[in-house]
Amino acid sequence: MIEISNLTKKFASHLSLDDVSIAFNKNDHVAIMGPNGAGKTTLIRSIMGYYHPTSGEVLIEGLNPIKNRIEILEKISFVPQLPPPIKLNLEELIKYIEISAKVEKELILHYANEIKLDIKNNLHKSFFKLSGGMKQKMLIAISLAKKSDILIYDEPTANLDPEARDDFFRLLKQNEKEKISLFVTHRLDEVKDIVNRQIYMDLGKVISDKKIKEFL
Ligand SMILES: Nc1ncnc2c1ncn2[C@@H]1O[C@H](COP(=O)(O)OP(=O)(O)OP(=O)(O)O)[C@@H](O)[C@H]1O
Repeated sequence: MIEISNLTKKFASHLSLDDVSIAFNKNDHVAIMGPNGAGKTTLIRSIMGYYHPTSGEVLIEGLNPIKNRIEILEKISFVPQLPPPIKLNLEELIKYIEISAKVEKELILHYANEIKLDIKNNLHKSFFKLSGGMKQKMLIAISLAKKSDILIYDEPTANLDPEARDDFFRLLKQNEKEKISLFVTHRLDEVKDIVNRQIYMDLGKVISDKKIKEFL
């Protein structure tokens, strides 16, 4: 469970999160929406312990994500909007993930295959030289293989072609049970088949929070 209580985050005098209280439970699959600058990314980053709150707190299974950073990051799979500039080639990257996050190589290859990313022919290519869509596919394959309790995707389908988007949603649906998934998105229609709750933020506040269908 993710419990956010009276969370306020200020950057200098700018209020990015304004007294936000919200909880996410197992089997909540949530579209987080709202205009540019609404505070969506700040909320996600606060959950992952990137920011010290100005006031209020975040607890994940009772743990503070700043004090228990390593434990919390083990529980979370996160795919950012802009893939990081990783210089490792795919073979090295898979090995690194296998050792550092204890993710099974075979599972990464399985999900990459399911999302039609040709790893074999790109094993010696640097991650940062892949196309935008290929990078996103690789990060999605790792996020699914990690078998985390919490999945966070920031505009995950922005670079995917329609077939890859369908593959991603099919794999997520198979993978969602007993988990929390959060999707930062500007297009509800893109995620409507995989979410059951929609929150809308503006000016650092949660403006609306509604269940949009029964649990999947
Ligand atoms: N590290 C930072 N330093 C200073 N200001 C920041 C920082 N991160 C976010 N902000 C400010 O906080 C506000 C909320 O930003 P945030 O990135 O959370 O919005 P968002 O809802 O994710 O927007 P978008 O849809 O454009 O991604 C913005 O005004 C932004 O400029």
